[in-house]
Amino acid sequence: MAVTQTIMSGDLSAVSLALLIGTILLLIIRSRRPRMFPPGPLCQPVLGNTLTIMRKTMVYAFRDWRKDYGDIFSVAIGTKWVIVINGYENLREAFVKKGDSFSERPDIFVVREITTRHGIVGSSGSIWKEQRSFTLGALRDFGFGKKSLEVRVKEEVEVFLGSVEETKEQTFMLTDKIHISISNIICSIVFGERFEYDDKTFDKFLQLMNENFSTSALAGVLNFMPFLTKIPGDLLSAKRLKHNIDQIMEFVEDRIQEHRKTFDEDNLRDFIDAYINEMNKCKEDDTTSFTELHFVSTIRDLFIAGTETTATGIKWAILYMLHNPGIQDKMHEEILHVVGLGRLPSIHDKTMMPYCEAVIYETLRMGNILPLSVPHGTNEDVIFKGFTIPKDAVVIANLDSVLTDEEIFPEPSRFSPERFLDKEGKLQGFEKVLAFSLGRRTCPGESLARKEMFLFLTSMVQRFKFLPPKGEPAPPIVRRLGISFSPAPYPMRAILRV
Ligand code: HEM
Repeated sequence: MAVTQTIMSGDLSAVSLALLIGTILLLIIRSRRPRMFPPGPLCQPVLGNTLTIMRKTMVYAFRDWRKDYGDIFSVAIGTKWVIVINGYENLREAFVKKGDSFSERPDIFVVREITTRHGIVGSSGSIWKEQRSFTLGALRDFGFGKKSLEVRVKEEVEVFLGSVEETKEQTFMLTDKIHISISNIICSIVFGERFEYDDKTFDKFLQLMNENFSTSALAGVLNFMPFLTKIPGDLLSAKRLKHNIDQIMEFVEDRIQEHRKTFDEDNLRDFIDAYINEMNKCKEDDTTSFTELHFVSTIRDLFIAGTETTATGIKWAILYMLHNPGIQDKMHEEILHVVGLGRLPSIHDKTMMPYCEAVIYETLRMGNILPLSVPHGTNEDVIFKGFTIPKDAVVIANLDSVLTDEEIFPEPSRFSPERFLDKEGKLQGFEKVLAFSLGRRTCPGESLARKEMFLFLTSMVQRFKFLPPKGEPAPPIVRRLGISFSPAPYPMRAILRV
C-alpha cells in the first residue's frame, strides 16, 4: 500500500510538474508576437505590458512606444493583443479608406458587459448601421440643423448665465452648473423636457453618469483582463459601473413608459416619440433591430457620449482663458463687433467670428478630450502597411498622436488660437483637429457639440470676464484621465462686464 502510494504521488507530482511546465511554455509562446504583427515592447506572460500602462497611463505609454516602435505598434494588455495606429495619414488610411474592415467594436469588457452590444456605441455590423442612421435622422428632425435646436440651446444658456450671475462675483466651481445645462439640452431633444437645476431625480441621474466617466479609467484595465471581475469585492469598480448603468437605463425606461401613454403618431414631439413610431412601423418585420433594449441603449448612449464630453470642452476653454486673459479680451472684442450687447450670439454669427471659432478649435485640440477615441475592431484579416492585422483584433485610433503632433501643430503644448488663422484672419488648418475621430464611426454628435460650445462660450464671454479667485494665480492645469481627459475641478470668479 505504502509503495503504491509513493508511486502514485510520484506520478502525480510528475503530472503536475509537466502541466506546470506546459502552462509556462504556453504562456511564454502566447506572449510572443504572431508573425507579420506590428512590433512593440517585450511582453510579460499573462500581464503583457499592463504594468507599464498602469504606471504611466495608457496615453503617455503610447507616446513613448511610438518613439521606439513607429506609427503602427502592438502591445499586450493582459493576454489581449492591441494594435495602436498613430499619425494623421495612417488614421485616414485605416478608418476612412479601409473603414469597411476597421469599424467594428471589439470583444472587450465594456462593450460586452456594459453596452451588451446594444445601442450605437457598442454595436457592430448591420445593427449598428441601422441604429446609427435612424438616430442621425431623428436627431436632425428634433435638433441638429434646425432652428429649434438653437432655441433650445439658447434657453439653456439663459438659465446658465443667470445661475453664474447669482454667484455675485464670488468664487465658484463651473463643473456642476455646466453639466446640468449640457445634459438638459440632450434631455430636451430626447425627452422633450428640461429639468430644473434642483431636481433630485435628475441630479442623481447626472451623478451616476459622472461617476461612470471617472471610474472608467480603472475599467480600462478590466477591458482586457476580465478575470479581474471575479476577485471578491469591487476593486476596479466593475460592479459599480454596471449598477450605475442599470439605474441610468431605469431612468430612461420610466421616461419611455410616460411617453407611451400620450403617444400620438401625428404629433411626434421628440426622439422618444420618433423611436416608438419606428418600432410600430417595424412591428411585423423581425429582421430589424428596433427592439426595446436597443431603444433604451441608444438613449443611454446619447446621454453618456453627449454630456460629459461637451461639458468638458467648455471647462477646458474657460481654464485656458484663465491662463491667457488676452484671449478673452480678443473674443469679447469680436463679439462686440459682430453681435453687440443687445442680444445673445447666434449660430448665423459663427462665420463672422473666426477668432472665437479658432479658440474652440484650439480648445478641442489641447483639451484632447478622448485621446484614444473608443476602441475599434476588425471584421476580417487586413494587410495594413505591410503588417497582418487579424480578424477580431482590438485597434486603437490614437487621436492624441495627431492632436499633439508638432509637425502639424508647432509648439503643441502652447495654447494658440492664432495657429488656426491666416494673415487676413480667416480660419485655416483645422481639418486635422481630429477630436471627434474620423471615418464610419466618427462622432454623430459633432455638429451639436460644436454649436453648444460656440453658443455657450460666446454668450459667457459676452456677459462676464472670468478670473481666478481673488489674489490667486490661475488654477493649475491638472489633467484627469477617466474615459475622457478632463481638467480637475477648479475655482473661478465671473465678473459682470455689462
Ligand atoms: C466635445 C464633445 C464631443 C467629443 C470630443 C466627442 C468625441 C467622440 C469620439 C472621439 C467618438 C469615438 C468615435 C470612434 O469610435 O471612432 C465619439 C463617438 C460617439 N459620440 Fe461623440 N463626442 C462629443 C460629443 C457628442 C455629443 C454631443 C453626442 C450626442 C448627441 C455624441 C454622441 C456620440 C455617439 C453616439 C458616439 C458613438 C458613435 C458610433 O459608435 O458609431 N458625442 N464621440
